[in-house]
Amino acid sequence: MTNDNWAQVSEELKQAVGANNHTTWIAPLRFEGLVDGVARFHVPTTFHGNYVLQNFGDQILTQLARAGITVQRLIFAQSANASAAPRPAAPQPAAPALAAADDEDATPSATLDPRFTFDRFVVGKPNEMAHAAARRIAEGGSLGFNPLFLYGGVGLGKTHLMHAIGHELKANQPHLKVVLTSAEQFMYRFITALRDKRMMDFKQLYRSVDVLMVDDIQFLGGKDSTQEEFFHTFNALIDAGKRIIISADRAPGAMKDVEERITSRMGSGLVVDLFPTDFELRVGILQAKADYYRAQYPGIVVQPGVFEFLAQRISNNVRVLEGALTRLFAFASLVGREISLEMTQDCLADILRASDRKITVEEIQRRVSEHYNIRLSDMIGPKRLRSYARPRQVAMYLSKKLTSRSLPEIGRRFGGRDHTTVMHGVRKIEELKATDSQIADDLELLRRALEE
Ligand SMILES: Nc1ncnc2c1ncn2[C@@H]1O[C@H](COP(=O)(O)OP(=O)(O)OP(=O)(O)O)[C@@H](O)[C@H]1O
Repeated sequence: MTNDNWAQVSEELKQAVGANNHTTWIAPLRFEGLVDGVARFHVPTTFHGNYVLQNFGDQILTQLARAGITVQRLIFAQSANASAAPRPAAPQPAAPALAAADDEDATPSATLDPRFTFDRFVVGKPNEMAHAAARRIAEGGSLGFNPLFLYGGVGLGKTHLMHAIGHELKANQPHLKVVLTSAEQFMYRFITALRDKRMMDFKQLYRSVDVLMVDDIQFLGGKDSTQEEFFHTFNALIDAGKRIIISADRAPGAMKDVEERITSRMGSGLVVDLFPTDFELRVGILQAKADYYRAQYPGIVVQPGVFEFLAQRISNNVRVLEGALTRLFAFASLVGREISLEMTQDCLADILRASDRKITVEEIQRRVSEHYNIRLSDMIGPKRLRSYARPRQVAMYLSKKLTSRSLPEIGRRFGGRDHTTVMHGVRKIEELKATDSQIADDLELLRRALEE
C-alpha cells in the first residue's frame, strides 16, 4: 500500500464514518507502512490511536479490503519519527484466507469482512428471498439454479451476503476453493496478466475455483476485453458445475454496455432483487447493530423511540443508518450520557437533513407519466386503454415498493381506485418484470431516477 492508496481509502472512509468523525479521527492518521499484513499508522496521541482502533478499526479494515489491500491487523502508535520505516510486526496468526490454504498465495480473493456474517444479517420482507438463496448456496448440496444474480440499490446488503456465504463455506467446507472478488479487481488482474504475459496463469487460476463470487459486475460495462474474458471464465465454471454468485446494482437486462449474450447468461439462473428496506427491517437492523455497539461501549443506554425515529427519518441506504448509529454511540460515550431523541437530533442534524427527501406517490406518478409520455391526468383518470393502464400499474407498483403507503392509500391517490385494483396492478408488474425485459428496464430506470 502506498500513501496514495491510503489517501484514497481515507477519502472513501468519509462516507462510512461521517465527515465530522473523519476530520477528527481519520484525517490525522499518517500511514507508515505495511509489513506482513500489519498496517502501521502514526497517531498524535495514544488516546487517539485507541479510539480509532476501537471505533473505526473494522471500517478501516473493510475499506482496505474493498480496495484490494489485504491487511490483517492495524497498529496505531506514536512514532518518534513519523517518516521512519515501519517496524517489523509481531508474529501474527495465519491470515483468514478464504480459499483452501494450499493456494493462499495465488488466490485472488478478497479478505472476508468479519462483520458480514449470516448471524449479523437482519432478514425482513425486502431481502428474504436474497437471504434464502444465499443460505442455500452456503449450505452446499445440489442447487436448482446457477448462477445466483443478486441485485439492488446502494447499501442493501449484497456484499454482506456474499461475505456471509464465504464465511459459511470456509467453516463447513474448507476444502472448497472460494473466490470473492469485485469486478474491478477482476479487471485489474486481467490487465496485469495481459501486460505481464501471464494469461495462462490467470485463466487457470479463475477456472480452478469451486465457487466464484463477483461483486458489482456492472463495472464491466464498456470494458470489452475484460467482459470477453469474464464470459469465458463464467462458461467454463458453469459447464464444470461450479457455483457462481454475481451482484450488481441493476437487473441483468438493464446493464449498460454489457453484451447481451453475457447478460442473458448471467440472468439464466436465479435472479433476485433486494428491495429498499422497509420501516420494520430498518428498526431490526438498528437493534441488531446496537447490540453489537453495546458490547463495545458497555453501559450506554438508548432511550425508547430513538430507533423508530431513525428508521422513519433515514430511509435510504443501510450504510447511512449504520454511520448514524456509530456516531451516536461514539458521541454518547464521549459525553457519558444516554442516547435520547434530543441528542439524536442534535448529533445527526446533517444526516437527518440529507435524508429528509422522501419519495412520494405524487412524484412517482409524475416521473412515470413523463417516462411513458402520457398526461398525469390520464394516469390518474378512468381511461382503460393499455397505453394508460400499463404506466398506471407501473406507478402503482413503484408506489408500493418505494413508499410506505398502504394499498388503500395508494388507491385513493390513483383517482379513488379500490385497493384490490392496486394489488392486481402490483402483481401484474411483478409478473411482467420477470418475463418482459422492457418493463424490467423501465422499472430499473425509474427507480434509480426516483432514488437519486
Ligand atoms: N439486512 C441487513 N442486516 C444487517 N446489515 C445490513 C443489512 N443490509 C445492509 N447491511 C449493512 O449495510 C452496509 C452496506 O451493505 P453492503 O456493503 O452489503 O451493500 P451493497 O448492497 O453491497 O451496496 P454497494 O453496492 O453500495 O456496495 C454493510 O455494513 C452491511 O452490513
